Amino acid sequence: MGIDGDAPVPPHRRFGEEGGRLSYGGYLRLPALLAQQQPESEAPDELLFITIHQVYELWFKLLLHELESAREAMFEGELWQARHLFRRVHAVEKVLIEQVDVLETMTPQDFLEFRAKLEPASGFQSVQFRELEFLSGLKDERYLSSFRHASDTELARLRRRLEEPTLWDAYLTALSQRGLPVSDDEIMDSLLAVARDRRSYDDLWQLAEDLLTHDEKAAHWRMRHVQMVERQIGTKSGTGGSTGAPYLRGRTRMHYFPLLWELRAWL
Ligand code: HEM
Ligand SMILES: N[C@@H](CC(=O)c1ccccc1NC=O)C(=O)O
Repeated sequence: MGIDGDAPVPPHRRFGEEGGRLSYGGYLRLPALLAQQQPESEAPDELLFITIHQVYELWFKLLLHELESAREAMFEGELWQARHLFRRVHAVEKVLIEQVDVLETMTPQDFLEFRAKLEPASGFQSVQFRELEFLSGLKDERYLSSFRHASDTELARLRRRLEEPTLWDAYLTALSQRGLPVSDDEIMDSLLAVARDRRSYDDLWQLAEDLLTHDEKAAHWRMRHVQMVERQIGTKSGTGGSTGAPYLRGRTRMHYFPLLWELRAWL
């Protein structure tokens, strides 16, 4: 019988199971996905800790995918497509920031029940996080040494990100396709020309604003993260071997696109 009590629906017409090939859990690989939460302790909050990090990594994967496409669109001069993708990127980044609230429901006492088991693991070792930074323009090859634990495939991915063009490189290409010079000496004048003549360059201006929002949201996440860290471990050093909050505070001053911030002073 169909769910509404009518005549049974032929198997090949059942929504979501056309031809009987797909099911919800099969399509989404849920048995494999839901088998990946394996706490190292009996502490009740470790499931939350693992879940939240796994969710972050899934979103990081999507962000890398969308940002690669946005970079491609900028290289091809399809600025409307890049802007469309940045809207999605920003929406995901908003979720990443707000998700900190969920982990902050854990008390420091409850975290301490399993923290020692985590050492020397740390978010410091997130390959995808560092890939996002490299792709966005914050390339720092010194971080490669913190990935000694990483697989050859992961290391190759990071090295590739260090070599390949950044979002900023793609934006510069979009500027030069419109006849604007992009050498180190001329770039600020070109950015100012875009800002001052929106009738001619509004698409380039809006795209620069999208890049700036991406930068701002990343900085916002770093702020939320370090506040959460101070709340959880105070002045203790990190499981990854850094000074902890002081190291992370230093990172909150980083910018992906420093010239877009500097531009404000010249307007
Ligand atoms: C109880 C919650 C958390 C604490 C106490 C914490 C603590 C820390 C500390 C101390 C560091 C510095 C590296 C070290 O020495 O360990 C760090 C780095 C990092 N954490 Fe967390 N973290 C927490 C949650 C998270 C979450 C949910 C994520 C999401 C993926 C995350 C991602 C990162 C990343 C990407 C870094 C490297 C940052 C950089 O190098 O700029 N952390 N964390
Ligand atoms: N670095 C954290 C531990 C931690 O938060 C963590 C440990 C393993 C995997 C991911 C983590 N998340 C962020 O650093 C600490 O020092 O307490």
